[in-house]
Amino acid sequence: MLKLSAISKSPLFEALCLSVATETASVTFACGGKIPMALNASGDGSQDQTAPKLQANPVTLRWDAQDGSVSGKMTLPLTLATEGDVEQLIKDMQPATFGRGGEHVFDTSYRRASKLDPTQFTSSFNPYELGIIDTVAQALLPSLRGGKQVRGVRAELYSLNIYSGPSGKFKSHVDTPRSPDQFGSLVVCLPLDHQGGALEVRHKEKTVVFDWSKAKGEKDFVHWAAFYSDREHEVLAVTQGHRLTLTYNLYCVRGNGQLVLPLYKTIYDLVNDRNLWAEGGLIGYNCSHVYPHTTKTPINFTAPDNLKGADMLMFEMFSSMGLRVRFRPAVLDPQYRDYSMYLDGSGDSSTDNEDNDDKDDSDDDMESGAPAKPVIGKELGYKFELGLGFEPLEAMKMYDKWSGKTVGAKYVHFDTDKEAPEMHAKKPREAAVDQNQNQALSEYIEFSKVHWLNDASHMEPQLSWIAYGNEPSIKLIYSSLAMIIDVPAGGAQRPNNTSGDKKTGRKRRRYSSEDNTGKKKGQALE
Ligand SMILES: O=C(O)CCC(=O)C(=O)O
Ligand SMILES: [Fe+2]
Repeated sequence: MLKLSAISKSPLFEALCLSVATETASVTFACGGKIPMALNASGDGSQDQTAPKLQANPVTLRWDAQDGSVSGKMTLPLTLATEGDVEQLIKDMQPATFGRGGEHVFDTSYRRASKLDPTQFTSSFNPYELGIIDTVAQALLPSLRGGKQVRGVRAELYSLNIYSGPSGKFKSHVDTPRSPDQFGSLVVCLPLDHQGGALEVRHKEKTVVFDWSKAKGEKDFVHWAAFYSDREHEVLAVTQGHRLTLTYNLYCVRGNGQLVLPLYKTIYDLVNDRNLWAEGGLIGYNCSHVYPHTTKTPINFTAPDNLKGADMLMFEMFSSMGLRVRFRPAVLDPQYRDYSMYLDGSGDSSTDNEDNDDKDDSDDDMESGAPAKPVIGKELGYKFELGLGFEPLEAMKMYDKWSGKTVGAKYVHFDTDKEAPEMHAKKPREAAVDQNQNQALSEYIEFSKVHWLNDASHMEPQLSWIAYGNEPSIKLIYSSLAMIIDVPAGGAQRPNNTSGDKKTGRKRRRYSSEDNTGKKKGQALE
């Protein structure tokens, strides 16, 4: 290992220091956008055909009077006939306070605004529908695919506010977090004309300004801004009109909120059970949707990006617990049995023993016509199409090679599946002697050692050949797309489990089609 000083003096290290100093200071701390209203500029209710697809519908507000009775309703943007509704709304609102020294303070020199609490109004506006929350999540809470947790955002409506001209404002402040998970604030400005009232958000030397005052003749928009709530921010004076906003508290949630699913809890409890996984093991899940996982085409299966529904959910849940997920084709019925009659030896299928351990599962089996066993292939995107004259024995050898159990003619034996990568890691020099063999070791997953969660529901053709009989017929063997989840010894939450397995040097990758291929995110699995 290099000495500490040598590392810190290396050009690469210095380059990184420079990047940290410059780039991390300018990363996003606030983001925003505007979404056109579905009404056209004249406000006559007809759809604007030239407008971009993402449009906001008119926003309807309903609210209570101060005595709690239902008071008013208004739809934005306003028309000439409804302009007066704003005055009624303001009458029904309370003066907005702010927190100072742990108390709610009313001081118009600091904050001049009106408010309603969420219990006092409803609005038809939904920031999720318009993709605002997704954008906020990407900009303010980025999650790396290889990271341990995928994070999501939950937005909770906090207040309806009006800042009115000529002096509505909110001086520089930071927002009080409601809980440790709160990381940000979202302000949505509804389409109501005003001048001034820019929101300024500051981080170090940088200020981001969101000015939503409307230029003459400009279309109506819903504007929004989100920022880390511990960044200093300020609403400058509104000089004219009314600045009407919805504010939301933004909370960070794990796995896009899937934490609340009962399924998540069950999986969590299972993979964190130390006793159950004292020695580690494998969980198998057969995907419930159809994918072209056996085909090499321009639309290659690009797991995990194109997983559907429950499959993505399962992938995200296991991954969010830091577990490695591998995608493999599983052939449930390899049909060795069909060949037994052609082979030397008994060919007696009564020797079928589901508990066969690996020791029995060698060349002898093949030659004695031992019964078929399900196989897990080591590669996706690979289809066998074999012609006439295909030898049964070849099929068996092919399966063994395809699963990684053999390399060429050579069989690889070991007691447990999980032993394989460890052997590879513990003995790098020996591994290098026969790299092919070790490659096979790390790729081979014995079907019977996997704890399967479900049966296969969808299969794709994996192997086809022309069989001899009275007449030649096409035989087809199908495979299911399986996720194989590695649970390390001691369960998912084992200490030292977050960045890699120190003992074996195994990196904890979140997904792969094969081990040790170094493939990157989004790359087609072949
Ligand atoms: O209305 C805005 O732009 C910001 C409001 C604000 O800072 C708050 O309500 O805490
Ligand atoms: Fe604020």
